[in-house]
Amino acid sequence: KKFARAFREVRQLLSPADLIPRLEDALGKFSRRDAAEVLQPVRTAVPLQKHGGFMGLMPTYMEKDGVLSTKFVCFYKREEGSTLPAVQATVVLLDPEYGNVKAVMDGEVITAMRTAAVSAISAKLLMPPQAEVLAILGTGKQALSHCRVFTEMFSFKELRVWSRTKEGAARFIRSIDGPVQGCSTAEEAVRGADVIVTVTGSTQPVLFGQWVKAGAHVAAVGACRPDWRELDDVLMKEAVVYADSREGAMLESGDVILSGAEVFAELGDVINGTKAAHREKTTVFKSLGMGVEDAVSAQLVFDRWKAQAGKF
Ligand SMILES: NC(=O)C1=CN([C@@H]2O[C@H](COP(=O)(O)OP(=O)(O)OC[C@H]3O[C@@H](n4cnc5c(N)ncnc54)[C@H](O)[C@@H]3O)[C@@H](O)[C@H]2O)C=CC1
Ligand SMILES: O=C(O)C1=NCCCC1
Repeated sequence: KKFARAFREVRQLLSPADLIPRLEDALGKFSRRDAAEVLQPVRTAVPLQKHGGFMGLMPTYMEKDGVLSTKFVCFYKREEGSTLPAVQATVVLLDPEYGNVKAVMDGEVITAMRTAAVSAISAKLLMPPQAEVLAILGTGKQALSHCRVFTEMFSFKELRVWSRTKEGAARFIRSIDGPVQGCSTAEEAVRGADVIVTVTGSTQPVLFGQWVKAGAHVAAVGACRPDWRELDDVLMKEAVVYADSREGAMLESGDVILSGAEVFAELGDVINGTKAAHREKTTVFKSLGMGVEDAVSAQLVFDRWKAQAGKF
C-alpha cells in the first residue's frame, strides 16, 4: 500500500512537458564536464548472480543547483512468461550541506518517464524531418512510457509495435489510447519506419541493420550490460552513434563495445552545439540512463510536492 501510494504521488507530480526542458539542461551540463555543474560517476553495478540481475548505484551531485541524489536500481534478465518486474528503483534526495536525507521516492515512474523523455529528446534532435512512422520493439513498461511520451510530443501517422509474445502485444494495444498496429515480426514492424525504439530485455540483437531504412533514427534503450545486445554489428557500424554518456557507453553497452562502433557524440554535445546532429544519416542513440536525469526528476517532484501542500 505504501509503495502504491508513493508511485501514485510521484506520477501525479511529474509530466513529460515539464521534465523535458530540465533534462535537456541536465544533459548539456553533463557534457560540459564542469565539476561544479555535474559530478556523476559511471553507475556502479553489483551483480546479483543467484538472481540473474544487477543492483546499480547512481549517485549525482549538481553543486551549482544544490542537488545531491542517488538512485538504487535493480534490473534483471527475466525469462519469458515471468511476471516479476525487470526493473525496480528508489531515488534518495539529500541535503548537500548536511548530508541528511530530504526525501525517499519511488523510482519506477521517474525511471520510466525520464528514460522515455530522453529518447524523445534524441528523436527531436536526430530523426529525419517529416518522420511519419514510429516502431517500438518490446511491450513492457518502457515501451508504454515511450509510446505515451512520443505520441504526446510528436505527430506520427503510424505506430507499430512488436512483442516476442502475442499476449505482450495484446496487453500493450489494450493499454494505450489511439491506433497501433501489432506486428508479428520485428522486421515487419521496422521496415520503412522513420523512428525505431528498442525497449526489450533481450541480450541478443533484435534489430538488424539490413531492415532499417537509410536515415532512420533508432533509440536503443535495452541491453545495458557489456555483453548484452539489441542491435547488430551492421547497424552499429553504418549508423552515426550518439550516447547519453560516452564513458557509460564504453563500459556498459554491449552494442558499442562488441561492435567496435565509435561514439560520435553525447546528446549533451548536440544540445550544447559542439557536435552536429546528423539528421540526414541513419542515427543510433544508445541510452544507458544517467544519475543526473534522476536527480533533476527527483528535484522536480520534491519542489512540486512542497509547493502543493505548502510543506515547510
Ligand atoms: N536506458 C535506460 O535508461 C533504461 C533502460 N532500461 C532497460 O530497458 C529494457 C526494458 O525495460 P522495461 O520495459 O522496464 O522491462 P519490461 O520487463 O517491462 O519489458 C521488457 C520487454 O522486453 C521483452 N523481451 C524480454 N526478453 C526479450 C527477448 N529475448 N527478445 C525480445 N523481447 C524480449 C519482454 O517481452 C517485454 O516486452 C530493459 O532492458 C531495461 O534494462 C530500463 C530502464 C532505464
Ligand atoms: O538508468 C537506469 O535507471 C537503468 N538503466 C539500465 C538498466 C535499468 C535501469
